[in-house]
Amino acid sequence: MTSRSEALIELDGVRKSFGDTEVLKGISLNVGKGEAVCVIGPSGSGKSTILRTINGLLPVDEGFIRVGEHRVHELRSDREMRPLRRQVAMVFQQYNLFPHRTVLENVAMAPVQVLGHDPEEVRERAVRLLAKVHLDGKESRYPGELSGGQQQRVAIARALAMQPEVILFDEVTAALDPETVKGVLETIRELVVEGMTCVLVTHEMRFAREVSHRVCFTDHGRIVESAPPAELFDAPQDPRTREFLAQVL
Ligand SMILES: Nc1ncnc2c1ncn2[C@@H]1O[C@H](COP(=O)(O)OP(=O)(O)OP(=O)(O)O)[C@@H](O)[C@H]1O
Repeated sequence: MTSRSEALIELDGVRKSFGDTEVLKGISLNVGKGEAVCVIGPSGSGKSTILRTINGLLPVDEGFIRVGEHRVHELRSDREMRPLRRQVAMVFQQYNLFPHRTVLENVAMAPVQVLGHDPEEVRERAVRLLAKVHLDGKESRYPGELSGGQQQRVAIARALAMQPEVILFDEVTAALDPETVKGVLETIRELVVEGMTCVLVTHEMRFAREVSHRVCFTDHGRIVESAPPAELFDAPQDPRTREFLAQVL
């Protein structure tokens, strides 16, 4: 477990309601640099909401959130959020690629347009990243010509092109055909091995067990239990964790 001072991401007492429904009921979570934390739990337990508070997509009602030097809970305007958004990339279930841009353009566009990086340098970076996600040779293709899993790997390369310190993965394999899931999970596993700091919401229990450093089980807006995967899966302490795992394993 990482101490507070070393944590790259820190949430403390985070609360969030939608209307009368309190969806996050005091979330506290630290993620160290280079750590991969999987968030698991029943549908509607607040997993995606936790992710969206970390990169400021969702303002919180109460609590403290820090990513690196950014005190996320205090940021209000888009302008204030911009440096945070450069540090924290997010990959979603829907890959949201631009259909009329090539794979290479999809990866290279934001670093040039948003960060103002040199186009030639970004092009080389994009080629390198596409090779990293095992899509070399697909640079000139359009998203519609790729499988769902390949498109998701383009989305991961696009996130990496922004050179983030943290990547948040929100159920990135949930919409994929089973045969393409493996390649996406393998790509994420390689990033984790290289030391990328990741928070992953996933229903892939085997992946959580094999790849993450720590697993958080959430239920009804609370983190019920947080432990290294071997402990959480083999010896869950809380009856709610045991009940959930009995259903999904
Ligand atoms: N923008 C919103 N407006 C109103 N309610 C919302 C909003 N976003 C999420 N919720 C509600 O908050 C609760 C938690 O949602 P969240 O997406 O975080 O759950 P989850 O654990 O990620 O679920 P799943 O595994 O099904 O994706 C759900 O009851 C959901 O309906």
